Amino acid sequence: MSDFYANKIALAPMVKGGRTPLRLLALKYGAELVYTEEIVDVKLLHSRRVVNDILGTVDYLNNTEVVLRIAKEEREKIVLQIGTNNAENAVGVLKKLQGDVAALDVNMGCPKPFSISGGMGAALLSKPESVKHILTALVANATIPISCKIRVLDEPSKTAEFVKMLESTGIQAFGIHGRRRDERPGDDNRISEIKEVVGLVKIPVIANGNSYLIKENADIEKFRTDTTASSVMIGRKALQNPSIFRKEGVLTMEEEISDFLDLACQYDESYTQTKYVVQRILGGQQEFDPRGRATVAAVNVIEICQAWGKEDVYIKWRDYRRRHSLKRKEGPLEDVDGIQTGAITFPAKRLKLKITPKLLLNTYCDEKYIARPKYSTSKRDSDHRFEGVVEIDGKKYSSNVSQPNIKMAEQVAALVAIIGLGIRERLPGDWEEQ
Ligand SMILES: Cc1cc2nc3c(=O)[nH]c(=O)nc-3n(C[C@H](O)[C@H](O)[C@H](O)COP(=O)(O)O)c2cc1C
Repeated sequence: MSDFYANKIALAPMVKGGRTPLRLLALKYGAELVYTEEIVDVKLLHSRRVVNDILGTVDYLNNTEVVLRIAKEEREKIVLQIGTNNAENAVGVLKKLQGDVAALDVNMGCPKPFSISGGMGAALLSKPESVKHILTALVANATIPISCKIRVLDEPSKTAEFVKMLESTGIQAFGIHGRRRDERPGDDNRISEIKEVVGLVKIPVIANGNSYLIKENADIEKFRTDTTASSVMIGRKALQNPSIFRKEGVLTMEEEISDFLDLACQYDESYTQTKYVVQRILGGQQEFDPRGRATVAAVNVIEICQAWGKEDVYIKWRDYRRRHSLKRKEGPLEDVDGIQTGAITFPAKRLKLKITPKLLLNTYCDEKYIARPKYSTSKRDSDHRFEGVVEIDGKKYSSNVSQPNIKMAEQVAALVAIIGLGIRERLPGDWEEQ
């Protein structure tokens, strides 16, 4: 646990950027730790934890909004960054999430009005007592490493005092951005002040703030050497050029966007978040490249994918999700008096599709050299609706949802058989859409 933050290259926390697809992309390219975007404590406290077995993720949801989605592959590398000004809330988040993330970090560097007015982010730099209280409480309750991310203070002596206080709380490491609270990206990063801090503490320091000078992977190592920090974290450069983490060299914009879209589709990222990252990678090409213009004009993820020739990837994952969520809704079949039965419905518009369940079953039987299915239907006296049973290879299947006519009763029975035979994925993608 003590080496968790040592000697690492990290993706810095970035609101909108640091979500599942970009984190996974950064790891694929060589980042060793990935910070989430800052998430405010109460948002996580109000969220609902859901194990998403379709995507292979653990999700924290507020209604349908995905507050945080953690993929299996990042489980050991993900640092949850929270915005907080309150020890009780921070510990509440820790207790709720520490089984799902690798480490927890407190944002003490954000200068945005939203953070400052809420007493969070960089506002904490002028409240050392409050910081001490929050971090001590976190460390006391943690089974995972705790860290925080700060900026240099207005005088090096104040920074020195502050980081010694940080170390005394028992945290494992801290990140430090070499710009003061009122300085902006155009101002120089104070490398010498970061270096001074490194000499003052024993815990790993994660240097930050040099994206404007990082043009290739070797510049990351130079930043580490210049600051003498154990680790470094990269923000803006990794958003514009995620492959900056690749030791073998950066990739082209097309390759990065293509790799990003693969992950955005796989992890069902929302339209706004997907577009945001693609636009950051595009940078100045948004207006000049026709695919950039198409991305800007896109109104949903499929249109963004179309712009980059990735429509097939979008459709593949969309159909995968549909199939599996339908499967889950349908549940397992039950044996009722020797008939495999499920609560399966069958919207009439599916009859218009080229491949119906009956057709697929016939093909299946022909391939297996078994007799084609036998259907029997009966009309219920109570409501004049129909129930169908299909027999294949000595086994019977039926739905316990009645149908308005014989045709539909047969089709729905065939669908139950398809589910029972485990050949559901042979129904075409457009079938699931209906
Ligand atoms: C779009 C964007 C969002 C950011 N969001 C966060 C955040 O959620 N938490 C945080 O501590 N810093 C945030 N930052 C600051 C970065 O983590 C980093 O400290 C800053 O960009 C300087 O590092 P760089 O030069 O490598 O970009 C954000 C920066 C950008 C550009």
